Amino acid sequence: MRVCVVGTGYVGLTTGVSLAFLGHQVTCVDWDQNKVDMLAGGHCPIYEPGMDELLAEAAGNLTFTTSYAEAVPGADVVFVAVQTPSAADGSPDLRYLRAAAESVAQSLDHTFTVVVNKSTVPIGSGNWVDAILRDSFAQRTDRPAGCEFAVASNPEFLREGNAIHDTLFPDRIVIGSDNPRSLEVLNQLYRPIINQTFTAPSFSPRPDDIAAVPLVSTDLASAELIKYAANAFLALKISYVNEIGQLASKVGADITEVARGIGLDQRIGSRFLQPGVGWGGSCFGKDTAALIATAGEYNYDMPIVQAARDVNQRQRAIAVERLQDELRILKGRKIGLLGIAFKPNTDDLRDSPALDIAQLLLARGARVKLHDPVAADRFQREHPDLAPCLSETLDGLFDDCDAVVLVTEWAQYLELDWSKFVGLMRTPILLDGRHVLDADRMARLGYKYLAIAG
Ligand SMILES: NC(=O)c1ccc[n+]([C@@H]2O[C@H](COP(=O)([O-])OP(=O)(O)OC[C@H]3O[C@@H](n4cnc5c(N)ncnc54)[C@H](O)[C@@H]3O)[C@@H](O)[C@H]2O)c1
Ligand SMILES: O=c1ccn([C@@H]2O[C@H](COP(=O)(O)OP(=O)(O)O[C@H]3O[C@H](CO)[C@@H](O)[C@H](O)[C@H]3O)[C@@H](O)[C@H]2O)c(=O)[nH]1
Repeated sequence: MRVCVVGTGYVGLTTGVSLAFLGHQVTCVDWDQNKVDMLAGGHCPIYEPGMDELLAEAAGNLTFTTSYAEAVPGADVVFVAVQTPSAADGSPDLRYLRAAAESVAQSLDHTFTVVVNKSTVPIGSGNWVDAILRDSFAQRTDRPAGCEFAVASNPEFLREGNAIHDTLFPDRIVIGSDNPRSLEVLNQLYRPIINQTFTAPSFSPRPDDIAAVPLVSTDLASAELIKYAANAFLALKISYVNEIGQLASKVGADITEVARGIGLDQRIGSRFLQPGVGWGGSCFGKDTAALIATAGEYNYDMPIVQAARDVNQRQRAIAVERLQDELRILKGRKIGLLGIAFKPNTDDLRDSPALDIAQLLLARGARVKLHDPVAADRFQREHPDLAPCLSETLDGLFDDCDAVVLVTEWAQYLELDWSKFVGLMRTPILLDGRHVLDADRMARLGYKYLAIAG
C-alpha cells in the first residue's frame, strides 16, 4: 500500500520505517527541514536502538520530504503522528494536529484515503479532524473529482528505547473508525504484523511475544479512550508500588520483596512494579493530565488518576528528602545525579525526574552535577539554564561529591566499576533512585547505600 506519515518524531519515524520495512511504499513528511535532511541522508535524528539498521533495511521503500504535495497524493493511508503537548490547563495543545490536518486536506487526491490519528488525542478528536479536513478540502478550488476520505484512530503503544520491537511485535493493535471501509484498509495494512508473516534479521521476537497479534477493531471514541486508559493504568501501577514503598520504609518491609510477592499473582502481573523516583517522559504526565481535563469537560472527577500524579510528584521530592535526612544540610553540598534521560535507551528529556530533582536541590542551595551517557548534548541544547551543571565525565561528577543519586538506570551505570569512584567522594553516600543496585555489594565497596523506599 502507499502510506504517508506526517511527523518524523519517535512515533512517526518508527511507524514509517517499520511499514516501509514490511513492504509498503512510505513517504514521511515533516516541516522540520533539518530532520528531513538528516533522515534523507540516512541519519536518525533521535537516539532509538535499532533505528539506524532498520532505516538502512527499509531505504528502498522510504522517502522523506517537507512537502505535503509530494507525500499525500496517492496515499491509501495518511498517518498523523505530530506532538500533542500539554497546554497550561493540562488539556492537549492540538495546534500541530490542526496544522497537519489542514495541510493534508490541501493535497488529498486519491479515490479513498484513510486519515489516521496516531498522535495521542483527546476523545472526540477524530470527529474534530474530520471536520477540519472537510472544511479545508471544501475551500480548495482545485478539488479533484472522485476524491474520498475518512478518519480513523490508531493509537500507538510503543515505549521509547523499545520502539521498533513494540511496533513489529505489539501486544495488540487498536484501530477505531465509524467508517467500515477505513477499518478494512487498516486491517490490510497491518496484516504482516497481525499474522507475523515477516522475517526481520535484526529484530527477533522475545519469549513472551505472541504469534498472532490481537486486533481490536472498534469505534473512534473507544479507540481514543483505550490509549489514555492504558497509559493512566500503567502510571497508577507505578505510583501504587511507590506509595506502598513509602509505607514499607516505615514498617521495615522490603519493597522489592513486596513487589515480587504481589506481582506473581497473575491478576496483578510483575511488570511496571519497579519502585523508584517515579515515572517521567512525554506521555504519562501529559496523558493523565489530558484524561483528567477530558473528564472535567463532563463535570466528572478522576480521583484515582489524580492520586497517581500526586504520588509521582511526591517521589521526586522524597529523593531530595532522603538526601537531606542523611546530610542534614544541603546548602553548599555537591550532589551528583547519574542519568538525565527519563529512562535508559532514549535521549528524551521530557518530564524527566532528574530535571525536577536537580531544580529542587538547587532551590535548597546544593551544588548539582548531572551526567548522562547519551542525552548530554540534548540536555545542553534544551535546558540552557541547567547546562552549567553538566558533568562530561564520571570522574568530574564523583569528585568531591557529598552524595550521588542513580536517577536513570543506564546499563553503563549498572556495570560501572563502582570501586574506582568511591574514593573520589567527600562522603560516599549513594541513593539508588531505581532500586537496581546490590545494596550489600555497594556497602562492601564502602558506599553508604540508601534507597528511595524500604
Ligand atoms: N514518544 C512516545 O513514546 C509516544 C508513544 C505513543 C504515543 N505517542 C504520541 O504520539 C504523538 C507524537 O509523539 P512523538 O514523541 O513522536 O513527538 P515528537 O515531538 O518526537 O515528533 C513530532 C514531529 O512532528 C513534526 N510536526 C509537528 N507538526 C507538524 C506539521 N503540522 N507538519 C509536519 N510535521 C509536523 C515535528 O517537527 C516533529 O518532528 C504524541 O501525540 C504522543 O503523545 C508518543
Ligand atoms: O516499573 C516501572 C516502569 C517504568 N517506570 C518509569 O516509567 C516511565 C515510563 O516508562 P515506559 O513506559 O517504559 O516509557 P514510555 O516510552 O514513556 O512509554 C509509555 O508511554 C508511551 C507513550 O504514550 C506508551 O506508548 C507506552 O506504552 C508507555 O509504556 C519511565 O520514567 C520509567 O523509568 C517506573 O518507574 N517503574
